Amino acid sequence: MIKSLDLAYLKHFYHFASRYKKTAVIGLLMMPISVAANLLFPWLVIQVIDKHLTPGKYTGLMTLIAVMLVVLIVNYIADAVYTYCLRKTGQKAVFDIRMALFARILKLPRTYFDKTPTGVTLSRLTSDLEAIGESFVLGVLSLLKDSINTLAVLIFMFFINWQLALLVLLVFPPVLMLTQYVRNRLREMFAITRSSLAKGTGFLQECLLGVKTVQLYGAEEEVEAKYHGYTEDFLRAQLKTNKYDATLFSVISGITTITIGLIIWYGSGKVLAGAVSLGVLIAFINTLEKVFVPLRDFTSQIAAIQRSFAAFEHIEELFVQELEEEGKTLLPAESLKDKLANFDSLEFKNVRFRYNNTGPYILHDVSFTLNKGEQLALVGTTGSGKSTIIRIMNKAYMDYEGSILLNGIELSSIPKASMLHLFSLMQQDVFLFEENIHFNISLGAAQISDEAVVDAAQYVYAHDFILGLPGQYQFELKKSGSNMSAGQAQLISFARAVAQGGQVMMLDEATSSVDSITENLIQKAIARLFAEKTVIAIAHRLSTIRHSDQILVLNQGKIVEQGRHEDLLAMNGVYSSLLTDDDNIEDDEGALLPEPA
Ligand SMILES: Nc1ncnc2c1ncn2[C@@H]1O[C@H](COP(=O)(O)OP(=O)(O)OP(=O)(O)O)[C@@H](O)[C@H]1O
Repeated sequence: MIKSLDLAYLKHFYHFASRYKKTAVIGLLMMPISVAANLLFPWLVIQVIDKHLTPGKYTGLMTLIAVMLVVLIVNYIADAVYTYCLRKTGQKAVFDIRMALFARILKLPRTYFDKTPTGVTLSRLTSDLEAIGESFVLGVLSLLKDSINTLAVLIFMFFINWQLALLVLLVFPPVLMLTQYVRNRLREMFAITRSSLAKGTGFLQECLLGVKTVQLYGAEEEVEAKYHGYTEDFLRAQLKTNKYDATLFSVISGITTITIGLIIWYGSGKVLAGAVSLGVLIAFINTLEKVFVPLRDFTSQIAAIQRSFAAFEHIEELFVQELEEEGKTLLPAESLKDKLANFDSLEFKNVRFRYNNTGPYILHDVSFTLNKGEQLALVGTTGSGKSTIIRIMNKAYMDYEGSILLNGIELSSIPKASMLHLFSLMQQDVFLFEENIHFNISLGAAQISDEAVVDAAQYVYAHDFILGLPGQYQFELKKSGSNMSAGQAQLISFARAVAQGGQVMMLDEATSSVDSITENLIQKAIARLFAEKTVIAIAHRLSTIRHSDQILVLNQGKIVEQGRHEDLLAMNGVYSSLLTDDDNIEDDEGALLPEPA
């Protein structure tokens, strides 16, 4: 039986396929033509054998044979149009599902990506959708056509000889019971194969991304053993699937052959007794193929459909994932347009935050204010919550406690799209796309002109090194920017943040060390930003933060000290201990803040 969940999947698929109703209807209209041709042919066989294959009765034989030829051709054409139109509908529907799914994935909250391995999401868009395209669309098409044809042929059989038709029907119950049993087993196996495949793909993706680390630490064998585990689960489930499939196939083939034997034995007796004409018996044997071949194929069609239901289940899981801003009470964007046209202030009031409902609090009662034109620096040991503050400000995570006011409006009630223009973020982890430098700075945004791209690069002192590259701004980056040095990558990421044109620059300074020339450029660019813009910066270098209007010192998610560089030094507390750990801080403007473990 089809489960109610399966029906829900079918409904969802229908929702996408119904956009191509016209093509589907043309395909479906071919069905009665194909069925009629399928029945007409054996009837013509009877006419030829019983009425024209007797010496002296040749008149009309050639006409009949010509009609048979036409019927055959019509049958093939109808079948071809049916398959083409319905496949096209299916393929277009799968294309739309793929796009809808991708658009949805792009809007999923960070928490989804935190807990879901990339490979799992990837396999939803690839192998699961492929299973729907291949198994479901083709499986359903064949099943639909074969069922209707089988039914029509059975009726036809009853019409020409009900005793022989009854004999054929005897075979149906055991075949159906067997099919039902195997169908359930197959479904379990397909669920296992799909989930082990997704896990394996997830692991594989991670390994390939981290292959350099694996090689560097000689961890190949451990990684291989782990992958072996995932692949073995997949293989085991596949082998079981094969076993059920093959058994079913051969049992049904056996039953079919026996039935054909029975029909020949019983039917020929009837022919000899004159109760059945020879034409009817030959047509019957000829038509039996049309019942038993689909009956045998039902099982593999059902197996294909089962496979696709396991894939539907996975895809449905993605469709029901809550989107980033779903279920949140947001103010209408129109009402915020004027209030958020320019940045005035950002105020944190006793903000508490944790990444998930059961995890520990990462921020505790964090309070501070950033006004237009000010520079705020966040310092603290690694893991103290600095990046978390920036992520919350960007609405990458939304469920904070306490209050965050942007221009006096509660951040949680502001739609993300209404505030994105105010902030530009330079991320700690530089991500470069496999595109040219121009794209990597503008990210393809239409409102960022070519001049703006060059201006941004000049602003962060990246222009000169870009001019030195072959093709300059058209220079193509390799995967993850592997043909850029760490410093160049940072400069591009910096230019990207400036090009976005936000009024508040958020700077999550990278800790990776770069050559001293690039380092100087980065520092000069940061100093320029500090002098000219509203900035909130996580900085690891003394020179970057010493002129900030306000420095927040974080320790385990709490602000333990707050003030200007000189005031904090005078306190002789955590801030100065962070600094005094580093030699010559007073003399060395570029000294690194220590990063205690
Ligand atoms: N997505 C996440 N899910 C759960 N915990 C997280 C997540 N991201 C960060 N954390 C935890 O939150 C804490 C603060 O992390 P955060 O990245 O804000 O630190 P940080 O001060 O910016 O550190 P660093 O200077 O090393 O970048 C850490 O204990 C970290 O393990």
